[in-house]
Order: sequence, then structure tokens, then C-alpha cells
Amino acid sequence: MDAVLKSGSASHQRKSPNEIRRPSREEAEAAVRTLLAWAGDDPDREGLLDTPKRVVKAYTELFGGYFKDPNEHLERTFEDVGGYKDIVMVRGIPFHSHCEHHMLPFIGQAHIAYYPAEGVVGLSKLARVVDIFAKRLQTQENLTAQIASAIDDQLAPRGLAVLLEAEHQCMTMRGVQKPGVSTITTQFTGIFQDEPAEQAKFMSLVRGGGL
Ligand SMILES: Nc1nc2c(ncn2[C@@H]2O[C@H](COP(=O)(O)OP(=O)(O)OP(=O)(O)O)[C@@H](O)[C@H]2O)c(=O)[nH]1
Ligand SMILES: [Zn+2]
Repeated sequence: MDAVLKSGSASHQRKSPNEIRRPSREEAEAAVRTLLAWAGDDPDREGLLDTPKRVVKAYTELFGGYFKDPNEHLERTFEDVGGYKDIVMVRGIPFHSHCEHHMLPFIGQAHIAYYPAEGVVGLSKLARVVDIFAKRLQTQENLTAQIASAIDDQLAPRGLAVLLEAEHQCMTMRGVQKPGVSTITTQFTGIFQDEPAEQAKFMSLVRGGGL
């Protein structure tokens, strides 16, 4: 019987990209040729000759998040905000990621809110953090947790709420084949975790309602 891995065990320690031998571009292109032939097509026909190159170029973009540090974008905070201490919400950040089980896209929106403690962060930086983690192989749960923990660690807000909603192509195009299904994941810290009324306020803002 397979051993069940407990979270926090050595087998769950993630290696950094520097600890993993990165195959050369040529090796990656050869792997794409193999998949094309395995799928049943001829990698040497004209239409497919440049496909391995294009796929590797596309992967460089789609999985570019492994080589970027989200903390760099969160280091700079602004404290001159006229004593503003209320909720800051960035709603409807579009993202696309890939599920780590099938390497198929899941596409949706992220909503992030926090109550500032010392300072606020540039609004675009929250969207940058979403992108960096999204451009890795993910589960939606892990993506949500990574976004929340990066922002929480750097900004130490009085409370943070992250909600992701997405449609997973591995459930739409294959397997169970259920298009139009939304998966929603949330992570709350601080006052969002402690106070149900704050969670309700966040949910109401996510849905575009008033307070
Ligand atoms: N929890 C979670 N599951 C995911 C996510 N993305 C894909 N999955 C699921 O991962 C599971 C993998 O299940 P397996 O039984 O190992 O793989 P499979 O035979 O391809 O499963 P089916 O998709 O049911 O055909 C599936 O149930 C997917 O729906 C995600 O972000 N979070
Ligand atoms: Zn999947």
C-alpha cells in the first residue's frame, strides 16, 4: 500500500528551482517531439516542424513564475495614506494557471482584501504576486495559500482575505467533462479569520454588493 505523506514530512519539502537540474532547451524541444509522435502525428511534417520550439517558448512564459520572487514586489510600502486604516480590496484580478495533475489550464479571478497595519502596498503588486504564483504548476488550494502567505508575511496586515474562483479545464475538456463548474477557495487571516462579520463584508464586496 502506498504510504500516505503527511504534510511537513521531508518528502513535502519543495526544492527550489536552483536545486533541480534544468534540462536544456534542446532537451525540452526533443520531449515535445516525443509527445507529438506519441499523440499519433508526424513531428517532421511541415506544420509541426517548429512546434517544439513554439511550445518551449510558450512554456517559458506560462511557467515563468518559478524564476520570480514575489517578495521583491511587496517590499515597498507606502505609509503616507492620510491615516487610512480601512479595508483595501482589489477585486477581479484575472489569472490563468495550470493544474499540477494534468498540466491543463485553470482560469479565473482572484479577489484580495486587507486591513492595513503600518502601510499599504502598490495595488498592482497584488496582481503581480497572483501572476508569479499562478505561473507555476498548482492546485487552486496551494495557489490561494501561497498568495495569502506571501502578502501576510511581507505586509503583516491586521487581516487578509484571498478568494479565488476558477474553472479547471481538466474537468471541462476531459475526465468528468463538466463545463461551467466554478471552484472557490478562500484563505483568511487576522480579523477576517476572527470576525464572521468581516468575512461577510468581504464576500459582499466580492459579489459587488454594498456594505
Ligand atoms: N483539490 C484539487 N484537485 C484538483 C485541482 N486541479 C485538478 N484537480 C483534481 O485532481 C484530481 C486528480 O485525480 P486522479 O484520480 O489522480 O486523476 P484522474 O484519473 O485524471 O482524475 P479525473 O479528473 O477524475 O479523471 C482530479 O479529481 C482533478 O479534478 C485543484 O486545483 N485542486
Ligand atoms: Zn487537473
